Amino acid sequence: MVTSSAPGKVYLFGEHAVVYGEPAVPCAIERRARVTAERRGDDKLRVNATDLTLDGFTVEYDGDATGTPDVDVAEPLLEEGMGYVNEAVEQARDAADAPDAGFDVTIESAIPLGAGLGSSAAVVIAAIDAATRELGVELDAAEIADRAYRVEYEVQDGQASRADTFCSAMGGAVRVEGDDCRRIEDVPNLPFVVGYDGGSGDTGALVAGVRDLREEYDFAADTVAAIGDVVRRGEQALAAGDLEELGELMDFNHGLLSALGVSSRTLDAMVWAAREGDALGAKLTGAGGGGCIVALDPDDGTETALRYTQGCESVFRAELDTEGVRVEP
Ligand SMILES: Nc1ncnc2c1ncn2[C@@H]1O[C@H](COP(=O)(O)OP(=O)(O)O)[C@@H](O)[C@H]1O
Ligand SMILES: C[C@@](O)(CCOP(=O)(O)O)CC(=O)O
Ligand SMILES: [Mg+2]
Repeated sequence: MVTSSAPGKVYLFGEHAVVYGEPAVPCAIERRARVTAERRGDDKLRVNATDLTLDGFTVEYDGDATGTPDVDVAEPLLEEGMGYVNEAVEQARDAADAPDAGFDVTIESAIPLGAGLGSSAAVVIAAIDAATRELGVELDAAEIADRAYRVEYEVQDGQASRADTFCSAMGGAVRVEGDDCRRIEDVPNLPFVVGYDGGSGDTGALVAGVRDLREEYDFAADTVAAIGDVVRRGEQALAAGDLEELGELMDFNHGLLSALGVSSRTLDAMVWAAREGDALGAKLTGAGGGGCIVALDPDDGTETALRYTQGCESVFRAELDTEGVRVEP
């Protein structure tokens, strides 16, 4: 039996535009998904997720056929949840050259689902690591990231960048531009505050919306390119440790994402509350539509402002997690 964990992330800059080859800078945060894989005597896959919803679910997979879930979870959510885990296990079988390996898989995650904090990537990364180790194979983090990207690409119908999966596998702040993925060293202390509206966005649909706008309007394509410019400028500010400028650029990045139609009333309300609470800057993180915003604030003004904001369900500080995927004792 092996348990591995991998962190979620916030986007300092660049979500959505990264899908079209612009650079992005996601940062791993100290909120993890833990996945335990235990080899079975047969070729079945049994998945036990304690917090896919508040109830969780258990599903037994018999080859390709889904078994009957023993709790009441919406079908699409279940299918999607199983899709990520099933594909992750397939990757582990492939890596270990053990096509018939069966597993009992248990998922415990502290990353809210579909909220822009990369829960899908963290679950897939931890699952690939745990299942391959259980089969006696140790992959390096870069290979786990690559295999996890293929899972996200598959499950999200060909709409995924390498950003989330690479960041979760490596930890720390990373830079992703197309297939070029690297860690950013010597990052200054980044005082992240996350506001969560309790909701979620449909990553696939939001990415498709941006794609349509980009095809329809040149200025939407220009907006995506402008996000790339913000990111390149942001990288300089990051290297210089200039938090004031980072904040200003986060604000700009949010405006551009908003123009692309991926913000929402509560995300905007939280962004504005953070700014009024003296955040250095604030933006939505991830696909948008609902879920989380990330603000930069070394003091407690943003946290206080968000606590009094209608629509904001929880607020927490998120420390940069310099560690990526790891085995748990
Ligand atoms: N704890 C979990 N157990 C099982 N599946 C999970 C869990 N957390 C996330 N997932 C899968 O990841 C999906 C959410 O991924 P996504 O829409 O990309 O949002 P995000 O990555 O921003 O959280 C869920 O619908 C589910 O399929
Ligand atoms: C919108 C996008 O750039 C990020 C999605 O992040 P999340 O799954 O919402 O955490 C899509 C991608 O990069 O695959
Ligand atoms: Mg995701």
